[in-house]
Parts: sequence; structure tokens; C-alpha cells
Amino acid sequence: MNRYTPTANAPTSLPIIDIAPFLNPSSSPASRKETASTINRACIDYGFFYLTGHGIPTPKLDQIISLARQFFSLPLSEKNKIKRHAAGGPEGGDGARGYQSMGENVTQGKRDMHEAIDLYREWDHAEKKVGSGGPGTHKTLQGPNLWPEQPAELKDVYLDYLTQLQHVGQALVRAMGHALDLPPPSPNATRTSEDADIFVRNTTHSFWVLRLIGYPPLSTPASSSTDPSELSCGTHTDYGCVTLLLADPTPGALQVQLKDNTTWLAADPLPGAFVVNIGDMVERWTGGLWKSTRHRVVHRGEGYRVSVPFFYEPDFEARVRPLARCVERVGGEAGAGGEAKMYEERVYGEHLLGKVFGNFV
Ligand SMILES: O=C(O)CCC(=O)C(=O)O
Ligand SMILES: [Fe+2]
Repeated sequence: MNRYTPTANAPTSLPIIDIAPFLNPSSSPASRKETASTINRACIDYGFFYLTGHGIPTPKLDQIISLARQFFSLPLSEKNKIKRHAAGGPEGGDGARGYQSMGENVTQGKRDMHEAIDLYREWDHAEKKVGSGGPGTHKTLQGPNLWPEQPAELKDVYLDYLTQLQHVGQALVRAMGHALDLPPPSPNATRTSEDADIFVRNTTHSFWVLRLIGYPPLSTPASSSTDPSELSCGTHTDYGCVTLLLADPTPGALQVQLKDNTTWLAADPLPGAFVVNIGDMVERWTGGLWKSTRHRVVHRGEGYRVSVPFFYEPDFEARVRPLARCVERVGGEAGAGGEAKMYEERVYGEHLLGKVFGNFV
């Protein structure tokens, strides 16, 4: 069931979207339409929503969190066996994949008080080149994923989860195309044809990212933070297409900025649901009709928080430029007092490389 709280008064919770009609081939057109129109309103009003009906069993989700938690509880020497290293260096790093210890990640010039493992789609869309350090070294993003040896079952469980997530991601971007009320796809559509499958066609080889993140409470010896302005994860927008976040039940940590640019809403986890948000590439595709929303993590609560966001991103070579139909709609709103922003075309992979080189600032 889709559930939507109108925004007339201060909202207390994000909308809930049931994606099942886009996963179930025998669903009715009416149910797909309802899901699509709820997505459209949620993306205009919040850029964030809860996603249910995705079909991944809750015990599997619990196992994903539990395995990540087990990894983070290992000694640093064990975690550093899969340390992320600079691209082109003798350690065989690619500057992106692997484990980052506490405070290594930086957002807006400040250390983030978390540790993480980053996994990406394998580099399979183009030939790999040798890194600047010679044979055996890697260019940025072109190395293999670094999987932990412990817990032993983590890799297989996560590989299976990644297959499930890509399936859900594809259903979600299909629903998003419908939500924009784009024309139905024609059989000779090209990658950039502006129809309801444009997001599907540009994510068939999604250059996805999966992050396992561990957050000690701020201001504890474990976080080693003495600066009160340091955050668990600083304010940012996600840079790609759409994020499916799985988090443990810790309340109050993930905070979403509302359209008034002032109010922060706690996006507390809903059991069995993902917290979904759209990223900068979807804002660009929609010419700003849907905004990628600022958010941050401030974990001042109890216990060690674990989250596992999955970023379902465009293909590396996808060209992202505003859809004419969306630009018209934004123009209409701008004429009524809104502000129209110009978005230039971006190739997703170039945008991503800029982020990796700039430490995601
Ligand atoms: O841990 C979370 O709740 C969100 C993390 C996040 O925003 C990100 O990794 O982009
Ligand atoms: Fe984020």
C-alpha cells in the first residue's frame, strides 16, 4: 500500500511507496499508476521516501547488517587487510575500493566519524588499463573489489544480495520513468530517447556502489572526535541515480533537510523497508523538477550504528541531460515564481571520477 502524508503542516514522516506493482508482471495498470504518481509527489516534495514491497526477506536484510557489524568489530589490523590504497601504487589499490578507517572520509573539509568498506561494480564496460605504477597496478576504479576474509560467509551473502538489489533498482527506475509521465517506449528507442524507459536503458550496466558503514556514537573514545562540529557523515547530496539505504534500528541518526532548507527530519528506519533518495543525476535528468535532497548522519545516540547503502547508478558511459518534458514543467513552475536552474549534459563516469579524485567533497 502506498501511503502519503500531505505537506500542508509540518510533516512527521516520509511517504511510503510500495514498489511491488513494478516487480510483479501480473499487477494491474491502476496499481502501477498509483505507485508512479506517489513517487512523483514524494520526489517533488522530499526527494526521499520509504520503499516497501521489494521482495527481499527481512531475515536477509538482518543478516546483511549483522555481517557488516561483525566485520567492524574485528581488530583494525584485520580490517586493514583490505585497506583502500591509492590508484597506481605498489599496493595494488585503485583509489576507491576497500576499507577506510575512522575519519579517513571527508565531507566539506571535515572528517566523517565513520569507517566503511566500498564495493563497486567490477570494471567490465571497457578494457582495463595498466596503472601509472606499471604492470600489476591499477587505474582509478579499475581494481578488483576487496572482500574481507572474515566473516567467512560475508562475500557470498553479499553477492546474492547485490543481485537482488539490482533487480529492485531496475524496477524502481522503471517506476520513476512512469512517474514522470514520459511517453511509452517505442521498439526503436535509442539510449537517449526521452520515454518512460530512459532510466532503465541507462542503468542496464549500472555502475553501482555498495557501502558498508560503521558509526560509533559521536564524542566517544571510539570516534576519537574532539571537535563538536564533526559529524558522523557531513551534509551532502548523493551524486548518482537512486540510493536504497538499509540501516539498523538506531533512531535519530539519518537526518533529511526539508524544502524550507532549515528543518531536519529524522528518517528513522522502518522495519523491512529501504530509505530511498534520489541523487544528483536524477535531479539533472529531471531539470530540477525532482531535487536531490541534502542529508547527514548525526549519531549521538547509543551503541554502534551500522548502515549499508546501495547506490544504483547510471552506466559509466550514460549521458545525462535534462528531459525536455521535465524542463517544460519546471519552466511552468518558474513562471509562477520558482527558479529555473540550467543543467548541462554530464557523462556519469566522468562525474564519478571527479568525485573519487576530489574525495567525494
Ligand atoms: O548511513 C546513513 O544513514 C546514510 C549514509 C549516506 O548518506 C551515504 O553514504 O551517502
Ligand atoms: Fe548519502
